[in-house]
Amino acid sequence: MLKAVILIGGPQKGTRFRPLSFEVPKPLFPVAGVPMLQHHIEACSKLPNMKEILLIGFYQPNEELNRFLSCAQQDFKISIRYLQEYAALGTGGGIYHFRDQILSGSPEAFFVMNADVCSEFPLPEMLDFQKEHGDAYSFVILGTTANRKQSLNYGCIVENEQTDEVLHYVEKPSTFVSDIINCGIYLFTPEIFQHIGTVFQKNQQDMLFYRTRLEEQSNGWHRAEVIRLEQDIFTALAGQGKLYVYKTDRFWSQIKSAGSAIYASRLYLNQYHTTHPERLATNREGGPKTRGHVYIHPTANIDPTAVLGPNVSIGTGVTIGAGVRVRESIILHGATLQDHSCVLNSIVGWGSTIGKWARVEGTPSDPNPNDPYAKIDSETLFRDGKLTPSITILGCNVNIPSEVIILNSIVLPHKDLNRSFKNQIIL
Ligand SMILES: Nc1nc2c(ncn2[C@@H]2O[C@H](COP(=O)(O)OP(=O)(O)O[C@H]3O[C@H](CO)[C@@H](O)[C@H](O)[C@@H]3O)[C@@H](O)[C@H]2O)c(=O)[nH]1
Repeated sequence: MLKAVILIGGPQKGTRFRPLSFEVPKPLFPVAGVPMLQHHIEACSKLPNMKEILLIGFYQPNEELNRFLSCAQQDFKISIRYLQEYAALGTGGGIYHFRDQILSGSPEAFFVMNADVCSEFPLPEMLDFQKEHGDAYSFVILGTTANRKQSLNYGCIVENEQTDEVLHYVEKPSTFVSDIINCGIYLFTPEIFQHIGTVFQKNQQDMLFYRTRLEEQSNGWHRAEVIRLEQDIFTALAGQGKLYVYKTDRFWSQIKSAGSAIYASRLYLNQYHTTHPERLATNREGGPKTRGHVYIHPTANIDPTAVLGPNVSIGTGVTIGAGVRVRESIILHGATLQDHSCVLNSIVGWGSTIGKWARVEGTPSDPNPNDPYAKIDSETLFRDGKLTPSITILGCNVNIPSEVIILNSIVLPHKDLNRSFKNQIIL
């Protein structure tokens, strides 16, 4: 029997996703028309022995999350539960805290996945790989190749090329270590908790030993429970014959910034060709013209003269007028694009309105197409004190008047703009 854990983080995480994460927890943001997490859940539910999926995070239980959980349970006919950490316990602390829940029913193995990645999720391949490599107690990390410069933003893995054993693991090194990076998707056996337990006990002892007045005031138990899988566990397990890397050359990307959500949407829309052709819009009589891969929610109302695509996702209840052009964008539910408006490389927030003949445009931050190992750069918003040109984001309920241009800007929710803006954050 198998289980899966998805690490969904909490409200303090996902800051590069603002202002979109103000309205909906980042793991529920729609990517290729469905919540980011649904792609993970779907991949897990395809495994015949998968009994339960646990979401672990430090969000307060909320309406959106509850609604998503009950819909997903019905759709995928599998038990899905949310377990809330009392504080951010790190990527290893959360699973350790809830180890009894994970181990109930005695699964022989379980997957752990970061919520903020998009992937083809080669889970059956990881299971086969685990059977072929090491002993029954070995753990598997999904790895992929990055270019030298970008590898520094990820966990880096040095492997034994013959056996695929992880010899050395460094989280976000400051100088080059390896071009094989950690994809944030793991296959563990219950023995992992012995290793996490050892770190927990060491943390507790350290705390007793080095106790300072400051630490006495803070909650010592909590401090010992904060454990990072990457730095505290993988680094120690490397070279012990316990940790292996399964390398994939299929699509994979992090989803850190809003720009990377558009890129991830493109990757999933491409995959829909084989997995969900019914989700891809086709050029039908009376419907809008589509170019490339486009997702349109059935409740959207779109004028037949509009042209959409490639890589466009249209949410529930969106209204699109005559002559509208949309490309490389995500239009969230309830938005209205009035006649002849144009939206390129942008995310249009829930309930926003774009006036007639207005143009909302951003700059894509796609990986270098000439480098097969390039990943998307989810850098900080500013470089040299200036806003980096990036996709345009309209928060929820923003009104853009007719005939203006909004270029490379981020507009916070509930704004009524009255003119054009370029390279600005509009607060
Ligand atoms: N439940 C819970 N989840 C957490 C916590 N902290 C982070 N997470 C979740 O764990 C995932 C990893 O988040 P980060 O800690 O922000 O790490 P990262 O910068 O994304 O790097 C990780 O992922 C890379 C691949 O995308 C890896 O290359 C890297 O080694 C590392 O695992 C995210 O899905 C995040 O929501 C926590 O305290 N509790």
